[in-house]
Amino acid sequence: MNKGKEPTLVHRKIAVLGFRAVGKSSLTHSFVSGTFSETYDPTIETTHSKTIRFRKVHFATDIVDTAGMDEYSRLSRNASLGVHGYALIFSIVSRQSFDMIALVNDSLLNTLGDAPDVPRVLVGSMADLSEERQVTHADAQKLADAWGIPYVECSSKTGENVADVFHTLLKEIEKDDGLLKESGETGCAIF
Ligand SMILES: Nc1nc2c(ncn2[C@@H]2O[C@H](COP(=O)(O)OP(=O)(O)OP(=O)(O)O)[C@@H](O)[C@H]2O)c(=O)[nH]1
Repeated sequence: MNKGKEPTLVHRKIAVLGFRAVGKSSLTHSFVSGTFSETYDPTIETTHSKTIRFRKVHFATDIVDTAGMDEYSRLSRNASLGVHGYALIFSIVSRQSFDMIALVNDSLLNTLGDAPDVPRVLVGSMADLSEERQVTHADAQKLADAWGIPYVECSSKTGENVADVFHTLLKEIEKDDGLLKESGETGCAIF
């Protein structure tokens, strides 16, 4: 493990998946550039890069913001090859997007050849709209528990828990290799 002054630099690739208009691009933009727009502009597929310092490690992270998926969608090559972990997003104000995330998860596991241990985080977006909530925290937590993955609720509009989504996923990705275990530090810096 790195005992010198130079931090360890590792490359990680993350893909953001979910139904149309659940806030995938907004989450990515909020995290990468701290911006938010009310305008809806459907995405084809874009990759963003950001370096995240987490404990003693610098993660040069590529984030693939994918097109909205439905039950007929297939993962693109870029969103299935060399990806270390997935953020599976639904909107807490859309029951349809929550139902769809189970299909997206099935499709992901099928594409990867039934790899139930692929690092994932379940994300409930648009937490600022909790008065219009159609999916309870308990239901989402239950689904995440059934999949054995963490659940995070966030709002790209207010910024609440946005960084936590990516930090939680990085922790899932590094869970088995000890890269993040060395120090007791919990802090994280983003460049
Ligand atoms: N209030 C609120 N609105 C949000 C939030 N996140 C996204 N939105 C809005 O929801 C709409 C869709 O957001 P996008 O980020 O474009 O959704 P997407 O999942 O990338 O859409 P596709 O690429 O077409 O699948 C936009 O009008 C956003 O402004 C949020 O946290 N709170």
